[in-house]
Amino acid sequence: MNIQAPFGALHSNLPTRSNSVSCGEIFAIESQNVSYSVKNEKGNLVPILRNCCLKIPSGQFWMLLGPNGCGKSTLLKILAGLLSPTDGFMYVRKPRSFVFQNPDHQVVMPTVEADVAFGLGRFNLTNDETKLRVAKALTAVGMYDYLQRPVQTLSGGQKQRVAIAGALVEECKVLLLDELTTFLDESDQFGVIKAVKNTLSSSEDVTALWVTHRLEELEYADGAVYMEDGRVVMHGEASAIMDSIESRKASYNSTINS
Ligand SMILES: Nc1ncnc2c1ncn2[C@@H]1O[C@H](COP(=O)(O)OP(=O)(O)OP(=O)(O)O)[C@@H](O)[C@H]1O
Repeated sequence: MNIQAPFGALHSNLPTRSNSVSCGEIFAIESQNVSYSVKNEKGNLVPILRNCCLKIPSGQFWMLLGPNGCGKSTLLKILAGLLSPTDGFMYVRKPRSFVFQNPDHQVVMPTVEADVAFGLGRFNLTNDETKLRVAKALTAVGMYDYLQRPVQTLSGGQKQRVAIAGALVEECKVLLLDELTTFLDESDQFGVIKAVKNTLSSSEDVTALWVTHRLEELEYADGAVYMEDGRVVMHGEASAIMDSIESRKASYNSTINS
């Protein structure tokens, strides 16, 4: 069983600041003792993340899960560069893209084609190059047939797939995906997961980290990170993490919404 918990052993294997960029050729995402605190109304520091360590191999699909409020989204935002850690070190291969839980925060243009092409404005591409990149990204998420569709006619899951295409079109190497399936029905839920899997198998060396509190999604992942109370308590092969969570399921089920 390939599972690492607690993290004493992992700490000693992590690269130092000076060599982690070269290790980043193998591990697309690493964090070493990342902590994050916020000030409460009395001005006291309240810890949200405590010494979080993880390593995610390049080209794999990993999930980050744990009970509500354990710090998953905060850790993902730190890896995305949207928040700065209070302490610790991290490396994330670039370019990286963050896809939000609510696609309406990300899908902004009137048609699918215009929306996916939106981020390409700054790349100085020809029309043909733009069309080619948009077609490739939409094909990867299974949405090419929707090229001319007005975005307001799409389902939640279809909008999520368009949002993922919007990230892919910029040829990102790391996709950070925050609870994309929370508001989706079952068929949209698995449609979006399959779109991410297909993206990874059809793109060269793209790594995805997917935040979820839905245990059943783990069967689609290569690996998983499990958090509790601001700490990474296990990480390793998805099947091993699944077995370990199953064995503590009673306490897990009592703390998550699903
Ligand atoms: N800016 C902030 N100020 C105060 N508390 C915060 C702040 N950001 C996050 N928190 C708290 O930190 C904890 C972790 O939040 P986070 O959203 O990362 O958890 P999560 O595991 O993603 O939860 P969920 O599964 O419910 O989305 C929560 O208790 C949250 O209320």
